[in-house]
Amino acid sequence: MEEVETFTSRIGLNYVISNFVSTFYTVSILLIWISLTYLILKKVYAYFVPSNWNPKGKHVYITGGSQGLGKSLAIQLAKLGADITIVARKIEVLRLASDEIKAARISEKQKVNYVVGDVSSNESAINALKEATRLVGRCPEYVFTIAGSSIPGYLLNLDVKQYETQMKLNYLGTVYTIKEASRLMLEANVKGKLITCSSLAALVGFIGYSAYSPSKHAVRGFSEILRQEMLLYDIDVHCLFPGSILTEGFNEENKIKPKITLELEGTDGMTPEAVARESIKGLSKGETFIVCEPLGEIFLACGLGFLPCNNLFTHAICIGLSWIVCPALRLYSDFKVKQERNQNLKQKDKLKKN
Ligand SMILES: NC(=O)C1=CN([C@@H]2O[C@H](COP(=O)(O)OP(=O)(O)OC[C@H]3O[C@@H](n4cnc5c(N)ncnc54)[C@H](OP(=O)(O)O)[C@@H]3O)[C@@H](O)[C@H]2O)C=CC1
Ligand SMILES: CCCCCCCCCCCCCCCC(=O)[C@@H](N)CO
Repeated sequence: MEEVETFTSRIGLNYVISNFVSTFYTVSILLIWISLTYLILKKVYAYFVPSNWNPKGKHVYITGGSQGLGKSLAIQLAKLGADITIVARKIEVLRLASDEIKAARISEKQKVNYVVGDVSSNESAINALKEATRLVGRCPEYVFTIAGSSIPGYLLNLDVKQYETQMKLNYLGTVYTIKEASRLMLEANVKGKLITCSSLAALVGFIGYSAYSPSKHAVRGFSEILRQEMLLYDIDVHCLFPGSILTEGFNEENKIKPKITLELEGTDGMTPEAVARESIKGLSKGETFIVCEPLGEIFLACGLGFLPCNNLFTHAICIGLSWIVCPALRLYSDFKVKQERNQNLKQKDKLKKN
């Protein structure tokens, strides 16, 4: 009797195992088949519907174009044949940058101009766009809002004014320019592009960025909604998410960065030229949210909400990787913070004893 029972339960187990194996194979083959079909359809689509990215002859307007990422974008877009207008506050730096941009042109006919303006003021942002339109003779067709800055520090050490400054430049500065630029585009019936600049620090938050990250989160949220609203007028919206970029701005923020923030982020990063190149690549592929490095792909994969992903394969792989990478980074950064806390406690104890 016992033997019969083990025999039947074994058959039952075998049945379950073989059923599981065949279901696994069926699902895998189905997934491979769906992926291949997707890839082929994507290629066919790209063949018949060419990308509408062609900066040649376009009026490209770049806030923060006098140095760092903004300047690199300006130079690379000038190499692609665009007319360029850059905006910033310091006239001397603008002048030097515009010489560099002029040198990168492929034709003498390309117009390169600079406008002095503070984009964190609505009035100044509107005037800068008006001036750019006057100088080139038509409104900008591709608008990049790159001007931004970062004030790292702990909540208890930062002044509330610094929270306001960050929001005013990084977020409101973006809104002022984008609002006026899209109004001008509509008026002139231009089907242009709006490109905003967020940061990887808007996809993951870590110690020391409580003033900066939220302002870049706001840019992300704004761009996400803008993408859908601008479908009404055939204007494309893109948002850049760079990691650390080796720029003047980065050097400045590193001087005041808390020790752990500095340690977690590191002092290394991509060159502005490389970030500009990757951004232009993303734009030419029509990506909505653009990241420039593998770690960015992982952070973006789990932060997309219902936005379209750039590549189904990379997305799937990165979602998988994020299960390991994200908790590991959180545990590691929490560990670093707790280590610092314990050190601070020890120091306090020592002081008390003395
Ligand atoms: N560097 C990094 O690690 C990262 C940077 N980013 C973002 O990328 C963008 C570019 O950064 P980066 O190249 O490092 O910046 P930089 O500080 O090197 O350059 C900033 C540019 O913006 C201009 N600018 C600053 N404030 C204003 C203002 N109020 N009105 C008009 N122009 C202004 C500056 O000129 P001027 O001072 O003369 O006005 C300059 O041209 C920023 O939005 C930044 O937040 C994102 C991720 C990482
Ligand atoms: C909970 C997870 C913690 C993990 C910490 C380590 C992750 C390293 C990736 C750092 C990416 C941030 C780059 C953005 C920098 C930036 O925008 C400023 N430099 C502004 O100029």
